[in-house]
Amino acid sequence: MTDDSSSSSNVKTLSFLRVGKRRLEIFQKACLKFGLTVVDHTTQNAFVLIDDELDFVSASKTVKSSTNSTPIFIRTQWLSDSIKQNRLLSYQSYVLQAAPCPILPSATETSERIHFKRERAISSSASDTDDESNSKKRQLDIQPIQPGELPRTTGIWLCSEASSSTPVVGNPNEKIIEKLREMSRLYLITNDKGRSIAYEKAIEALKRCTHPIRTYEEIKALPYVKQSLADKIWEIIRTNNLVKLSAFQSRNDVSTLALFAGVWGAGTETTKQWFAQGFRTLDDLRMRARLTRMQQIGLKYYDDFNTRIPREEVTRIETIVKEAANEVTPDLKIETCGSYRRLKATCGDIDILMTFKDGKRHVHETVLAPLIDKLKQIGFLTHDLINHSEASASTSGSTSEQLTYFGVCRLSDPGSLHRRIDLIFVPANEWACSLLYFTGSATFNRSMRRLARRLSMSLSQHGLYHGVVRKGVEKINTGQPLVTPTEESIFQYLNLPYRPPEDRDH
Ligand SMILES: Nc1ccn([C@H]2C[C@H](O)[C@@H](COP(=O)(O)OP(=O)(O)OP(=O)(O)O)O2)c(=O)n1
Ligand SMILES: [Mn+2]
Repeated sequence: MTDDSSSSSNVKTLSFLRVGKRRLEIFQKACLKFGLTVVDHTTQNAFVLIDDELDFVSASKTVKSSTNSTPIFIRTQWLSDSIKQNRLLSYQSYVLQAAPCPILPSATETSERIHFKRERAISSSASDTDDESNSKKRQLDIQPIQPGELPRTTGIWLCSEASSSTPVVGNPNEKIIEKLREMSRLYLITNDKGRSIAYEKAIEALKRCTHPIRTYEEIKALPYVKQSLADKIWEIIRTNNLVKLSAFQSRNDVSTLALFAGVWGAGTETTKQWFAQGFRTLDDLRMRARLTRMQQIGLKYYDDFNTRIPREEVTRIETIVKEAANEVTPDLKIETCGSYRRLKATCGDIDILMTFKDGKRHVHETVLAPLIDKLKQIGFLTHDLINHSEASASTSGSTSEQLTYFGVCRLSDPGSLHRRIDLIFVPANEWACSLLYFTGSATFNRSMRRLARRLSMSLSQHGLYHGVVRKGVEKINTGQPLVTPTEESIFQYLNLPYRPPEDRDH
């Protein structure tokens, strides 16, 4: 019954920690089948299966070992995967460990090496020939995490896989995914972000499933799928339909809210208000609604902004921005992120990220304002939407500034559409984390942030921190910043295989 026995045979007796009642029942049955004994007392037990949301620190705190030896925590995904494959898999790659800090110089490191790393940390963002694909050179920057130091990042983590290996089209559960996607979109439109995210998580789990889901037990074994959602998936499998979705789609408030959601500058609260005020069409809004300046622009260019931009046009737009920036100062590093960097054929908008090449601290305002002026002078930028600066705690501990300009641009060719463009200036030490964030996709980012959380780290567009202590969602200790000279370094800290942008299109 147990192949892979060399490693899995070590687990004979185990206990569960914080596993919900329904899942527990499924797991207990599976244990019986696999010949494992389940006991109640975690204290006497070397193997503890913990809920997938629990991190190492919380788990250790919950289990007060009387023998002073910390038990081995195994993610329940081990059993879920074993159930799916109908054989007891090796538990090794599912073991949860405390995250070591791989980049902080170890005591055995020579000062020369430390110096070298610091140099590279700064100069890598300065180099003109800084090619993100040049990973060989990058290997020098970061002390790779030693094999076995962290458990291999697999299991429930979407970000551990290339998006090309988890396509929706051709996925054995494509039909289910499509319906859940639509549910997620409609929940977002109706301002129910929580449910929308719950559906997104279920989609992530389904995308990673390599076989068609056929039984209720298989649904229950999926990570992040709670009871009511499992019932919906089961309904889709049984009936090829989802009553709730059909009902959603036929509600006229939903279709109106979806129409209004296309107005740039209108959030879900606003669209709801418009509906409550009796507006049903874009003309109603034009004639009767009180609109902000941004919403007026959003409404005026409704069709333009909702038309995807061909990749070639983004390339031309990027060239114009780069040329103008170069006239202001030749010292900038500029990268178009978002769907363009993920090599999509069309883009919703243009997301351009900038920093100073030399990695030093500069006042970005001295560049952004003249650049915007120049782009307006040549008739490229047609409207401003948002122009603001955001102070943040930087990785150097001081306050740093990120400047964001949202505007509208247009190529001079007759018939060109108005396009949404974002220009974002970031401090050099935040470059890699910003690049990662603004490249997305949003789903990929979410998965990576969740993984960081599991490893007692925190990841944002501003930086990566380790040793973070949380109580629920609240951070009790914000942890220490890690030096992240490149995107590769962030993947390494999280023990993920590096994924180029086109493989992050989840
Ligand atoms: N809620 C969000 C919104 C954005 N982003 C990040 C990931 C996105 O890839 C990036 C840019 O945001 P866009 O909305 O422009 O998304 P894309 O560029 O990916 O897609 P599109 O082609 O629709 O612009 O910002 C995120 O992580 N979470
Ligand atoms: Mn974009």
